Amino acid sequence: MVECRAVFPCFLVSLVSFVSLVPPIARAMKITNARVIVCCPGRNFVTLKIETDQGLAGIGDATLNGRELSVASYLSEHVIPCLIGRDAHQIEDIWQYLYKGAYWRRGPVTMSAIAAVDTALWDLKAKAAGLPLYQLLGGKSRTGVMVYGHANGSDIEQTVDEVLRYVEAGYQAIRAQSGVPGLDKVYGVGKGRLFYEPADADLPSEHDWSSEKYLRHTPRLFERIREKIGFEPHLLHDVHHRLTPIEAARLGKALEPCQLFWMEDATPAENQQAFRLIRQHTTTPLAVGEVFNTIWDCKELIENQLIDYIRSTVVHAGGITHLRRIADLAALYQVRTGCHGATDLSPVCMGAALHFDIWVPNFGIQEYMHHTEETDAVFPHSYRFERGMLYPGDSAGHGVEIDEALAAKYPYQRAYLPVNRQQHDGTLWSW
Ligand SMILES: O=C(O)[C@@H](O)[C@H](O)[C@H](O)CO
Ligand SMILES: [Mg+2]
Repeated sequence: MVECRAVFPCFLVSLVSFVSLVPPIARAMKITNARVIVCCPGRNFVTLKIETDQGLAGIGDATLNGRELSVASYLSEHVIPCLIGRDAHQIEDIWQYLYKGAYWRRGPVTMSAIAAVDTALWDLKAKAAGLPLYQLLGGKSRTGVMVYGHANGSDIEQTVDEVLRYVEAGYQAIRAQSGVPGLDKVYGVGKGRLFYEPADADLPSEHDWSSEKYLRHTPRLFERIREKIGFEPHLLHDVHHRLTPIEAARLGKALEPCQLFWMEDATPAENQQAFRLIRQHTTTPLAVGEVFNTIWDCKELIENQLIDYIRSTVVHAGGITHLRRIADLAALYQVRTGCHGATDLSPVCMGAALHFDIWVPNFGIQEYMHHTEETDAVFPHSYRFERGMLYPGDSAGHGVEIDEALAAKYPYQRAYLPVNRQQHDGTLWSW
C-alpha cells in the first residue's frame, strides 16, 4: 500500500511532464469531419475539406474534368467514412490505406480522390507546423517557378499577335496553338485572351480532324512566330493526342529548326513504346502525362528515356506523396517536371503544385492559365504572378482557401471537353 502510493504520484508526474514535452506537431491531430464542395465559378471544381480536433482545416483539389461528380461521390460514399478518427499527420499511412486498401488500384477517379485527401493532409501538416508546404518537402531549390501561358488564335497572324502579348506581359515561355485552314473547329484554339477556352456546356461537341491539314499548317505557324520574336522566349506546342506516332515523328522533325521547348501529347500514350518511334526520328523534346494517374503510366517512358518532361500534376496523380515518387524516378533519367496547369484544375491544385515546383530538384516548367475572377474570389490564394514566374507565397500550408458561402452561389454545370472525328468519314479519332 505504501509502495503503491509512492508509485502512483510518480507515474502522474512523469505523465504530465511527458505530455508537456511533446510539441503540438507531434501529437495526434484527429480528423473530425470532411466534406466535398462542388462549384462552378467558370469551370467545375471539386474540393475536399478536412477538419480536425485541433481547429485546423486543410483542403485538396479533386477535380477530374468531365467526370467531376464521380470523384465527389467516391469521396463522400467511400473515402470520408474511412477518414473520420484517423490521425491527419499519418499522411503516408493514409495514402497507402486508400491505395492498397481499396482493392481497386489506380485509375483517374481513385487517384484524384486520393490526391484530394493527400493534398488536404499536407496542407494540415504544414499549417500545424506553421510553415509553408515547400519547407516540409525540403525547402526551396529555386527563386521562383517559370510558367508558360497559352497563346491561341484562329489563324497564324492572330496567334502571333497573342504570342506578342505574352512577351510584353513578361512571359519567358509561351504555348502557341492556331486554327487550321480547312478545319472548322480545332481543340485548344478558343478565343484566348490570356484565358483558356471554357469547356463546352452540356454534352461534348464534336470537332473535325485532319492530320494532313494540321501537319501542313503547324510548322508554318512556328516559323512565323520565330521570325517575329526571335529565339529567346521558349515556345511550346500541344498536339492533344491527335497524331499517330509516325505523323508525330514528322511534325517533330519539321519543327526542329524552330527549337521548341517541347511538343506535348504527340500521340496517345497507353502504349508507352509508341514514343520510341517518335524518339528515333526527332530531337524535338517530348512532354506527356497530363492524363496519367500513377507512376506505372510513365515507368517505361521514363526508364527508356523516351520523354523529356513528365506532365502529371498533384490532383490527377495521387497528390504530393505520389507525384514526388514520379519526380524522383524521372530524376534518375534526366526527365524534368512540367506540371499540368489548365483552368480545369482548381487554384487548390495550382497552389499545391507551386510548393512542389519550387522544391523539386528536376523542375522544368509549370503550365499557368489565369482563372476567371469568380474562381479567384472563391479560392483566395497566396500565390502570385510576376514577370513570367509564379511564387507560392509564405503562408502556412499550401496557401489556398475556399470561401464556401461564395462557392455555394455557383452550382455544378454539366460541361465536357470536345471529341474529334476524322473529317473525311467521321471515324472517332484518335487511338
Ligand atoms: O495542356 C493543356 O492545358 C490542355 O491539354 C488541357 O489540359 C486540357 O484541356 C484539359 O485540361
Ligand atoms: Mg495538354
